Amino acid sequence: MGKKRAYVVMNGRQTGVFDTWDEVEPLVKGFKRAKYQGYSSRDDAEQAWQANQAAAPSFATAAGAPAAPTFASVPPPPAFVPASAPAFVPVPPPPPLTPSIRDMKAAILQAGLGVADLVEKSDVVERYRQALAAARPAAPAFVPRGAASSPPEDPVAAAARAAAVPVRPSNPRPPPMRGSVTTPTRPADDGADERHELTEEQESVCAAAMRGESLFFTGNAGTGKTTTMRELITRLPQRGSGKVFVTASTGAAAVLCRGTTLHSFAGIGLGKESTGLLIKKLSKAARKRWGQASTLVIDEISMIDGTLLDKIDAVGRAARGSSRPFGGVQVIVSGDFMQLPPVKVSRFAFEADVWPTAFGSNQFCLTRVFRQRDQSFVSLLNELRVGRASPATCATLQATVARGLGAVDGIEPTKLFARNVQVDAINKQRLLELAGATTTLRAQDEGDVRRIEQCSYPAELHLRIGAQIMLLKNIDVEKKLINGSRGKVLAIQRKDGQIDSIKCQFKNAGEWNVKRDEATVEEAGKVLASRSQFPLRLAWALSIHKSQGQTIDLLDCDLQGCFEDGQAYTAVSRASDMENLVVRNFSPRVVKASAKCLAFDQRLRRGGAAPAEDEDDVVDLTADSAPAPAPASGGWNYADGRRPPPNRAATLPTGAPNCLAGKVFVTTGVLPTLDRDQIKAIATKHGGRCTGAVSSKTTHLIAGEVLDDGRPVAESGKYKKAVTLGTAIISEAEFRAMIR
Ligand SMILES: Nc1ncnc2c1ncn2[C@@H]1O[C@H](COP(=O)(O)OP(=O)(O)OP(=O)(O)O)[C@@H](O)[C@H]1O
Repeated sequence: MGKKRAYVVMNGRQTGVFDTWDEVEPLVKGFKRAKYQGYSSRDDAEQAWQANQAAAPSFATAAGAPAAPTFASVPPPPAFVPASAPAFVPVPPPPPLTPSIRDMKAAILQAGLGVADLVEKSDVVERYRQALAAARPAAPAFVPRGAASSPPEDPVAAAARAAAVPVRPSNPRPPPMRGSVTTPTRPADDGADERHELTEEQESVCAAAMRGESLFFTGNAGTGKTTTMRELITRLPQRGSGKVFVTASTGAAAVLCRGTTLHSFAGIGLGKESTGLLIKKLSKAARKRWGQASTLVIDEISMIDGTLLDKIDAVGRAARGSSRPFGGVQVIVSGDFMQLPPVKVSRFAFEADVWPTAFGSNQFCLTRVFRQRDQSFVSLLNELRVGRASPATCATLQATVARGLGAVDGIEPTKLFARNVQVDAINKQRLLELAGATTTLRAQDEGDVRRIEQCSYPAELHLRIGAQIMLLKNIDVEKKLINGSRGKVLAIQRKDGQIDSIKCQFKNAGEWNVKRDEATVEEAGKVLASRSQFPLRLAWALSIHKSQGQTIDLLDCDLQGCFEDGQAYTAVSRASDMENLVVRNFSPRVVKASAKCLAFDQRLRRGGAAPAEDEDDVVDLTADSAPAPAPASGGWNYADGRRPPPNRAATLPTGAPNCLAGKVFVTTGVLPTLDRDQIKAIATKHGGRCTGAVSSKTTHLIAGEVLDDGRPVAESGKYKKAVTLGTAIISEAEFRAMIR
């Protein structure tokens, strides 16, 4: 049997996807009817988990809590089918199913409901009926003519089958989408369509860009990176020295900055081939683009893989016949590595070979946070940013659940979830709660349709009057009708027997008739595929990935299942104030930060210098940070030349390579600055080990003062076992002291 690289725990003390058996063992060992499975890759495990989640979508309420049992009916058929769409006929309702209790149990387990729920037969039956009801809306109410005569599939099986199809990550590397090199705009809610007077530090970024320098600028969430980028893109053409190409990592991000994808600009397709082959296959059109480019802007650089960046550098050099980085094109990159990482990262962009030569001496940090005005909220976010949650932060965020957020102008708070299946389930459930018929609007795809799968326009859009929606394209920037604008459906309007437009009421932008739009996938100037669809999506809920870059005025986020570094930080930092924020399922466990990115971030903030022996690693860059001495040499630019003071929040100590040889650590409780991943990384780096459960082999238990839920650490099972076995119980400070 191959080595297991990831595990899914469907029933255990905690459920979800885990990377090591060490993590899984304490969750399932001794847990009655534990259910878990090992997989050879994290991707497989994620897919299995999502399939497991998808099988029971409607058991979560809008608030993410278990719903009261309801038997949702099959949604009524669409009142209208556009003539331009294929003709459809209704499917007769599925015949009543009479499964055995065993079948029902299997279906329920498959739906991830947990055996603990199966108390008695009647409960099993009710749960099965719920699973059935939940799955029914997922099955199309209409199928293409000709297919209608085939017997309908068991909806639960259909849901399971659908869930078994590999689920694409929510921020996959997309096919290139059509883009234009124009002033970017952002969703209406974030106020990014307003032009602001730039601060001194934002101006200093623009000034360097206008001098023709390549540069990287970063900053915490909400410090105005996109605002600055937008401004400098309007200014750059004034240099008049060539074309400015605006790109982003994904199709969605490209839409946000009204650019194109980096892949599309560079002419490298998906960029999977070797550098040599990419150069060989480079089209004439791509060579021409490279030749014309004076400036290449890359937004959300944190989502670009370092290996890909090196390939693009090599392609640029080859296309332009120059050995300078990117063939001598000025490259301006921006992003925050502490937010969501690329889907599959072999190296981060800052680890690319080209990074130090291209940007090493010209890196800027925006330090003033605009999105949140309340400094205590900014400080709380700074903790999450570095992967930390103090007991005070836990208490503050957990207390938000008691808060009820109401609708404003008829638009409800946006709910954020870690996974698409949760988002889809909520949107589907809320749609079905509205009275009236569902209208199904099918996309009209042409060309190589596989390539259009990543298009943000949905293949099928189900609407009812009153549905909460989000606009997926910029219609009128002046009127604030732009990508991300939220509103609700007022009417579905027909002309000559076809659906002509969807009349929507948008928040802050009034009523608008939204018409069909066409998205295309191009390569080398050739349209490979196109999708015609109304540029709308249901928007009671959004995924955290899709929320990146947005400001959300009324935010209700559920952090259950947050699995990625920076995910919790990205979610919570969308809010502009604490009063309009609800955070569900918060625990320090969901707060993760990549140790590599953290080290990079902190190194840069120190001006590239190694940490002083007595200096901690993490610095606090809030606006109210006290000025500190300027760095001796360049590398990190602050408008006023200061560098921030250290925040004694977290350090990753370094000692002799084998100073922890033979030591086996286990952690329990909330540690002051380090999390278990960091302890593990530190232990491994110094010849020791870190495991998930206390055993006779454990040499040290590193204990915080309290558990995630606030109970004293002495109540933890690990603590009690360590006491029984006589294992040394130490604090984080004592652990640090062992590393010399
Ligand atoms: N100079 C400024 N003056 C006033 N408001 C500003 C300024 N710069 C940015 N803002 C506002 O701050 C908010 C956040 O800006 P922006 O979205 O550009 O931040 P960001 O750093 O890109 O955030 P994220 O990393 O979360 O995407 C927006 O509402 C924007 O309008």
